[in-house]
Amino acid sequence: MDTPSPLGDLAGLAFRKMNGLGNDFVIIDLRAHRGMKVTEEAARYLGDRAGPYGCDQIITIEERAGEPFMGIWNADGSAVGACGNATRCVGQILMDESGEDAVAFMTPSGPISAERVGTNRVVVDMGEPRLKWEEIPLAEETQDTRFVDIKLGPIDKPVLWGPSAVNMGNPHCIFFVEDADAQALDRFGPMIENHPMFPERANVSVAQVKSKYEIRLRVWERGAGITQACGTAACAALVAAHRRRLTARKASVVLDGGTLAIEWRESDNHVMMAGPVAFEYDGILE
Ligand SMILES: N[C@H](CCC[C@H](N)C(=O)O)C(=O)O
Repeated sequence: MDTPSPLGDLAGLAFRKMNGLGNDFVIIDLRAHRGMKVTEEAARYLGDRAGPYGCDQIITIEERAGEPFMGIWNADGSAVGACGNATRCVGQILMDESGEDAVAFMTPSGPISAERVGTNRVVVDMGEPRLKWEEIPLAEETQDTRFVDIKLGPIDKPVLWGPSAVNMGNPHCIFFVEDADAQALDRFGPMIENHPMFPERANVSVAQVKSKYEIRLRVWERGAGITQACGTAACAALVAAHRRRLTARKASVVLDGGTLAIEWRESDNHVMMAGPVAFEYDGILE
């Protein structure tokens, strides 16, 4: 008897592979397939780079209450609240469909609006940062989330400590360092991702402030590991850097895969993120 496909009822559906600065996604449009679900098993299978697909996140476009809704799963199968680079890709898909240059849709962490700002370039309003310890969330009451006291054993203590914490619809822990490229992020990234201080785990970044208008950033993503880019981490790093008076409210964030333009708008406290989107290919899930 054939073993059932890990894709379950997703088998046979069309998908689109896209990326934002190399942070890549399998995007499945479920609007005509109501009731179909991405299981943890299906997400892990689609995220597995040793398998036929491979991506950092699995994204769905669904319809909820008559509005487009974007679902997000990490390659480890965990469902999460926000994904900046994928939000630009979904925005582009919806704007190409409507022929409009702006679109709004819902995500697990709240409403998002996107606008075309050039060929294959989209700006997204990522909403307001959440900065209280219980919004990150942190396991202990922390008066000032600009400096989080992460308790590590002496042997495990990485070179860095006293990180900032910001939630952009997902939890981020940002270490400010002299040289972002000199950090053993692959070693301490998973330690911090899974540290008891973060009851919902965390995305872990090392940020090097090059000037008031530029941050070099590398990211160990919760549930995905080191990625080429992470849009929500870029937003979180800019917010954290400005809170520490290290940068202006608007800066370029230079990731391994390229640069995002981030602005933490003073007028409405929203964080804007502008960057490219890239189409890779269309396929059928088998
Ligand atoms: N790559 C995504 C972040 C995915 C977040 C996910 N790793 C999480 O667990 O929050 C981005 O561009 O924002």
